Amino acid sequence: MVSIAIVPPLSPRPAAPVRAVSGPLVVNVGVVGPGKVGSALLSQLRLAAPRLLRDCGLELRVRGVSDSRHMWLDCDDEALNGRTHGAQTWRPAALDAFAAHVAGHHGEMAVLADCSASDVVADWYAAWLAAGIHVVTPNKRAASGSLERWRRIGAAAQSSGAHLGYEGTVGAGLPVVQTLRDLVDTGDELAAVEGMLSGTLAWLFNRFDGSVPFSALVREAHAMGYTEPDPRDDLSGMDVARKLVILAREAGLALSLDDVSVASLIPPDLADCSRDEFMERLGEMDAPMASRLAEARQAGGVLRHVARLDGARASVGIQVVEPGHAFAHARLTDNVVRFATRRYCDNALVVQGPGAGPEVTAAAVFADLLRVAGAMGVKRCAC
Ligand SMILES: NC(=O)c1ccc[n+]([C@@H]2O[C@H](COP(=O)([O-])OP(=O)(O)OC[C@H]3O[C@@H](n4cnc5c(N)ncnc54)[C@H](O)[C@@H]3O)[C@@H](O)[C@H]2O)c1
Ligand SMILES: N[C@@H](CCO)C(=O)O
Repeated sequence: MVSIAIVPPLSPRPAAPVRAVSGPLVVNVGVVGPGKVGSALLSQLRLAAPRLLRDCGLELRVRGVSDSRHMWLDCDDEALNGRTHGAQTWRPAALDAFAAHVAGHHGEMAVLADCSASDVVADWYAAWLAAGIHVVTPNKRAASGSLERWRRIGAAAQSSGAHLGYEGTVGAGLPVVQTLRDLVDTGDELAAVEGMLSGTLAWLFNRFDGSVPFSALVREAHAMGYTEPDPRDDLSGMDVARKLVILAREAGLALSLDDVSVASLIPPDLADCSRDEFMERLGEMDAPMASRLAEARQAGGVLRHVARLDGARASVGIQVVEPGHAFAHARLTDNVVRFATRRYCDNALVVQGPGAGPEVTAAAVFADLLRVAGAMGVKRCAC
């Protein structure tokens, strides 16, 4: 086994300064969670690195990858991507040592990309940001978790000047968070949000016509990387509730998950078992879902999973929409997010497109990383 020097602990320091005029801007990157999104991100980083160095003077250096048990530090990508468990260079995971390793290059930027769905990782954001390490993530836990932790994270970023990017938390690669932020920052006011915020549920209800059992479709969505690590997060509506909380907070509302009325699709018997047991017993959802489909057809409509935020009232659940409704015409994993604001009052501003999948989500994380680099002085225009 290759020995790796023990890295010093994190200490508070300001985010790396804007680069000097000569030489590339070096960004040291650590990827936490080399699952579907994390692996896609590693591939995208590897592919884009030569062009970014050549055209933008940005040098991306992947310094390490950590899952919940192992971390790989400064080895080549084949080993880093987590698929090579026989790699010589792994050591037991420790996120403090991991962050210190990625950030341990004086005067250079460090960015941690959290591609887990873990609260344990989100608990580290405030310390990382306070230490001047930028964080980019599609993990919804921080932005939709306890308000106390969220405020601590914001204060840490404020104090050091480090950035937190979380565009991928809502709508995967779609510009949803940034669109809302731009509206609010330019003086608009959010009146309501209505939409389909789950790629998985959109895909399931687009496909569910009774010819294939609902459980088989859930397994397919899981295999394609659309679902959360535990598909119950999608089917319970909690993943969508998290997205609604993120949007509400972006608009200045101190909303929490407890404030969202969530109608779950999970039979009570399956709510608390292990994920593996749930996947084995998925067939128990088939009969209740077939009944819902029959009811929707009898009413002359189609099933869609809809989220609403109106003032501080937030709700998430399945509903029957008329065949002519815009939500009935969304395709595949399409998310639809309709922002009604003071400016967009006669006709809502709509963001629509694929809302799940490792590639598009990884691209949102990557774009957040590039925005951080842009804020630090990298030229990103095409002129
Ligand atoms: N898949 C999508 O379409 C999509 C879209 C938008 C957002 N997201 C978000 O992206 C994240 C990743 O999704 P995924 O589909 O890649 O899931 P995944 O299950 O494939 O990967 C999760 C990874 O996180 C790692 N992990 C778990 N706990 C950890 C810990 N404590 N420390 C370090 N690593 C840990 C796991 O080992 C795994 O490698 C989730 O937060 C999800 O909500 C996913
Ligand atoms: N599982 C989520 C991923 C995107 O957050 C969805 O299907 O929408």
